[in-house]
Amino acid sequence: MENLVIFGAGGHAKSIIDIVERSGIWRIAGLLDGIKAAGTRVYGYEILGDQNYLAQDPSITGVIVGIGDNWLRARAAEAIRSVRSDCRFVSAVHPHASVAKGATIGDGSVIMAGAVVGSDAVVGEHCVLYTLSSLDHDSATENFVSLAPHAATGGNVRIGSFAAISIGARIIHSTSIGEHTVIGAGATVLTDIDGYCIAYGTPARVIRKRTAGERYL
Ligand SMILES: CC(=O)SCCNC(=O)CCNC(=O)[C@H](O)C(C)(C)COP(=O)(O)OP(=O)(O)OC[C@H]1O[C@@H](n2cnc3c(N)ncnc32)[C@H](O)[C@@H]1OP(=O)(O)O
Repeated sequence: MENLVIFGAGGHAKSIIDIVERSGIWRIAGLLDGIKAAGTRVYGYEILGDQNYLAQDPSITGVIVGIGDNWLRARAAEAIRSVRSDCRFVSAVHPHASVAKGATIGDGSVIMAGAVVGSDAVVGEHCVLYTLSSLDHDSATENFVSLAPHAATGGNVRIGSFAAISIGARIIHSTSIGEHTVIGAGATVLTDIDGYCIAYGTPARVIRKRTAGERYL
């Protein structure tokens, strides 16, 4: 079994530890974190240091970024890549997720328990499909997208990079969500939503613009 590390040591990283352990494909060598001190343990796994630790341990061949915020996840992936360009970003799919025929999951993406990826759907790189979320047939996300718990799309939906579909939001079939847009909790999206917006409500309306990297969690 090859060694991987998870970057992050919070709640999202704990969920990823659970998925990697259940999948039995990779051995978790430890965690990396830029904030919590080296030596701290989470579920018995030691924080080995920050991303610079990778330079001194060639036995680690895989990384998953365990940070929930889409923008911060991208910054961490960039920092890791600058230290070890040969390290592989690994995807993790919970054994109780469902990935249909023809669907693809990008490197570094995490698919949690009960999540459904429909037929011929495309999940980009470093995305997160949280518990019981669903990306239905022929839909596609770009990179660094998240579907929070119970978020769901109809078929043929397009979701731009860094967009966050919040908890319980619904997006009807054949619509598009622009890059860096946040669809608020419980929203029902019936029309295309532009990039760089916060939209919520039923039906969802654009409430205001947002900038790349603005906190939403
Ligand atoms: C495993 C996990 O934890 S995954 C993460 C799960 N978490 C989520 O999905 C969080 C999603 N976050 C949201 O939906 C947030 O409400 C956001 C990002 C949309 C907030 O957007 P903001 O513009 O910053 O809203 P803000 O908090 O300032 O609230 C402004 C007003 O909008 C209302 N509002 C905020 N979000 C919503 C919403 N989703 N639906 C309806 N009204 C809302 C607020 O109640 C507030 O109303 P008020 O002015 O009458 O008091």
